[in-house]
Amino acid sequence: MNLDAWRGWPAPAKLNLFLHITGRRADGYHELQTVFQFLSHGDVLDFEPLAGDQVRPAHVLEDVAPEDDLTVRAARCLKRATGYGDGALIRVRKVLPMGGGLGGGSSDAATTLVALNHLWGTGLTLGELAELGLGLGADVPIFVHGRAAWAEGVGERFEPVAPPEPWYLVVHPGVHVSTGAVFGDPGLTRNCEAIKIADFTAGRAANVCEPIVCKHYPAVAEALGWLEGQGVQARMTGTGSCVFAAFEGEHAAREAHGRLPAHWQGFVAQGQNRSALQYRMDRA
Ligand SMILES: C[C@](O)(CO)[C@H](O)COP(=O)(O)OP(=O)(O)OC[C@H]1O[C@@H](n2ccc(N)nc2=O)[C@H](O)[C@@H]1O
Ligand SMILES: Nc1ncnc2c1ncn2[C@@H]1O[C@H](COP(=O)(O)OP(=O)(O)OP(=O)(O)O)[C@@H](O)[C@H]1O
Repeated sequence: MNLDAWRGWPAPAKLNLFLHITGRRADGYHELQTVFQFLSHGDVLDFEPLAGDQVRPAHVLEDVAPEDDLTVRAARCLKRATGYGDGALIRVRKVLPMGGGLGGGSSDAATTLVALNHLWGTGLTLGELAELGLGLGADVPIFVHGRAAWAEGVGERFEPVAPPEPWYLVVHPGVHVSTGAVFGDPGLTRNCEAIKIADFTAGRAANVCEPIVCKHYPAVAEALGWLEGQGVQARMTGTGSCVFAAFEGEHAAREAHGRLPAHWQGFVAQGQNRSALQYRMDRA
């Protein structure tokens, strides 16, 4: 067996280029409008075949029990759906901050579904994998499809879009934001009027979670202010805590990164309308 084929599966980060809330479903989940774009930066996953029914992580993630690990849950889900009899050892080389709004956990789950479906030869379509993924997290289907997307509902209705692919500086202000707490905040704007893709393209869109998160986490407001001070428009991704801004080019983004205050982490990455997972599948 060629084990090289089992190694080096990318699980890229995403940005929400804007985030509006248009309503609330009966089950309490919020109806969103957003644009997802991938980044040329993310986790990397390695797999090894395991005989028998075992699915085990080879990594340790802070505050995540092996049974709750989204990669383990994704692999078990695929086994259940297909009746596949063997197992896998899964190693996440973690790069993305957890709870940073970059979708790392969802991306790890999507990469596990796509990679193991290929490696195990279980033959599900991307649509079927996306449906399985929705049970693990609202953003998983977008990562499975790997195309920049205009998304609605809780993220399960989406269509491809092709925004510009600039170089971004992404800043992690050192705090973890609970997605549930942001969605539960009484001050959150939940009645945005539905907009069209053209409104987003014309700049008539924002992230409505930003004021709530900035109120509770001053570090997020400071990071947004610092980025704006570099002469660019800054925004938060998802429910935070990471903030980002597009620069003229890679060089300008790296220069700004060089000026980043030492108490914050940051990285430079390019926006991608096709994800690194898609490119990896081209070579598979
Ligand atoms: C806001 C986004 O970051 C946009 O990309 C994602 O939709 C969030 O997805 P996620 O991190 O997978 O969020 P989950 O772990 O599913 O949700 C955490 C909690 O946030 C609330 N939640 C989440 C998504 C949503 N559309 N409405 C909600 O009200 C729910 O109380 C939920 O229990
Ligand atoms: N493999 C995994 N990687 C990261 N988080 C995981 C994983 N498995 C389970 N989790 C849990 O999922 C939570 C959310 O992690 P994630 O990195 O996706 O947050 P996020 O970037 O804020 O996502 P989003 O933008 O979707 O809100 C973590 O705090 C952790 O408890």
